[in-house]
Amino acid sequence: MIMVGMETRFLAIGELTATPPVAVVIDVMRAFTTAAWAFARGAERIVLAGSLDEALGLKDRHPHWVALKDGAPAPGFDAVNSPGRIRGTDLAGRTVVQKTTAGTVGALAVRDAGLVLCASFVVAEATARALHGRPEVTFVVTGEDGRAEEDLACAEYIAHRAAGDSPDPAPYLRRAAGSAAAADLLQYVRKGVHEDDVELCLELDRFPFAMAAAPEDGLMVLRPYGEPAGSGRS
Ligand SMILES: O=C(O)[C@H](CS(=O)(=O)O)OP(=O)(O)O
Ligand SMILES: [Mg+2]
Repeated sequence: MIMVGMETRFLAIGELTATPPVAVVIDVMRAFTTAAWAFARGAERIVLAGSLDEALGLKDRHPHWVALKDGAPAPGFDAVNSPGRIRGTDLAGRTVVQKTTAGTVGALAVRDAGLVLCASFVVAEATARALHGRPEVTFVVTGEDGRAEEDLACAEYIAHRAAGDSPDPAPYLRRAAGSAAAADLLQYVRKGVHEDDVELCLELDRFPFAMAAAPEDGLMVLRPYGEPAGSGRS
């Protein structure tokens, strides 16, 4: 898709063949909604782990870090990939380790890109703002081999906002609300679910910051990015 002054691609993780200059990794339900809530609750940084063993190894070496995975609560992990559950957790100053099925895998797949933003609806506007003026943006649609309707809808909405359009967000949010992921969460097919998860994943621009991941000391580390001064996160 070519928008005014911006070439955009929408790719599944498996379709990535080259390292893009700018990547926006989308996971609405639930990795990057959960991550945004972790920052809102005070987390300093989120280490994106490549495997459950890596996450557990990091936790072992850093017992004060908070290890989080998707699915049901599991031995060795402190938290699950649920915005509704993370919302009630004080993470002030903490390092979180996150490992999920789709979102964290997508971010690690573009770890060498010049800029890696991780996004969902709750940080849509801040993400679009961070993309202004970028000539080429690759959206990594992490869910369901690139076909997850909630991730596609969010990617397309952010792409329009980044290009300077002002689309009505309602149809995009409706698509996400009607997605298979939303149905699975509402019916507790997925594990580690809080009853408010879907609603929290559909809150447009809940937070003023974007989130950028970059390599640090051999780890892929996610941090708030481009937050307006003095906006406060907790
Ligand atoms: O926690 C989630 O909702 C999913 C888990 S799964 O795809 O349903 O197994 O992980 P995410 O990486 O946040 O899409
Ligand atoms: Mg997902």
